[in-house]
Amino acid sequence: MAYIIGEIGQNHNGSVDIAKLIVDVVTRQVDDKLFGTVLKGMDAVKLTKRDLDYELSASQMSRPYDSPNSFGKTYGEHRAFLELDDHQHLDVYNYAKEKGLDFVETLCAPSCLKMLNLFTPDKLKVASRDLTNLPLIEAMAETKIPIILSTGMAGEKELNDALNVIEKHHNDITILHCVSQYPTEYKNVNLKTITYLKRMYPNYKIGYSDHTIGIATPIAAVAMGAEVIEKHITLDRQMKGTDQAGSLSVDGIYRMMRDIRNLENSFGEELMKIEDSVDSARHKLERSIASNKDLNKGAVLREEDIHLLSPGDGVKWIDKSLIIGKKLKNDLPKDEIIYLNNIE
Ligand SMILES: CC(=O)N[C@H](C=O)[C@@H](O)[C@H](O)[C@H](O)COP(=O)(O)O
Ligand SMILES: C=C(OP(=O)(O)O)C(=O)O
Repeated sequence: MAYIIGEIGQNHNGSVDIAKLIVDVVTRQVDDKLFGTVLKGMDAVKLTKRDLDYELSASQMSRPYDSPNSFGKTYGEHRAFLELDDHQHLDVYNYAKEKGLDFVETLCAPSCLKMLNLFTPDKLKVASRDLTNLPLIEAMAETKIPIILSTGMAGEKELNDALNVIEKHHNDITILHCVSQYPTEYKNVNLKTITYLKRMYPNYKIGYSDHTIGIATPIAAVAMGAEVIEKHITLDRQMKGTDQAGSLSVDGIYRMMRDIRNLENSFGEELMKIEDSVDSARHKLERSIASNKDLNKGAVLREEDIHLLSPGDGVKWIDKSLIIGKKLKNDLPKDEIIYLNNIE
């Protein structure tokens, strides 16, 4: 089954309580209402840790940020408002663990690694923007914690440079195809990169970090073999915040998880087989050899005497030699199935 990461990112709006409420939403049971089964929900939640001293140029930090989604007068103030401290990350980590979820952490600076003295995330994430940040990647790889890389702004050269750094320390690597356009237009998604990455990097797990609005592309990505999916999640799409409107809330998470898990259940095997589940349809609908006229006891059956009718529990056309040339044991009216026990 694909490993599905619910990306809280900055949708907590600076509040641990909101982050925990998002965790609650992620852990809601996914019932398939049609078949009454309980499906496996999301596997993990993810937070992002930044070090604002290592974040932006001084002029970017002090530039006015007057968007409706801004939480500060300057971009620096906005970023500071959205930053949870190490102990708050620990708090959300503990809460997610209590709820049975894995916890993934994007680290945006080498200094953020000091948080790992408090807890050990199940996986570390290198955001697309940091795929070329080789010192950060090296520091993350040295921890030996499994690494997920996103490729949203990079080509193969950048990806290979990053992989070379991690491979010096370990090989537990997942590569996520990603397009860093927020939200991503469908014509730019290029899901076929997933199959390309699977062919080019057979030793690594390949997944998809989705920034479209909606659930079609992550579901299709699983159909194309993505083993990890990351998708932004929110408490409420109407909330203030740059990523809220494009994230999934309760209903979207339910529909995406239901469809992904049902899709996975329907993959089956690379062969052609007749499932037991079609027995009743075969019995009712398939065709068997039947009389096409009233036939008398003792009649020797000819091809002109038969045709095909349902149900399908009699003799198939391919086996007509079992019937043709044989004598009827009893009278048989028109349009009745000729079973083997009707012939001598
Ligand atoms: C590359 C990266 O970090 N991307 C993140 C994850 O996808 C996004 O959440 C951005 O942080 C967000 O869209 C920024 O919005 P604003 O600048 O309004 O806070
Ligand atoms: C920005 C992030 O991810 P991606 O590059 O996959 O969008 C992140 O993990 O913080």
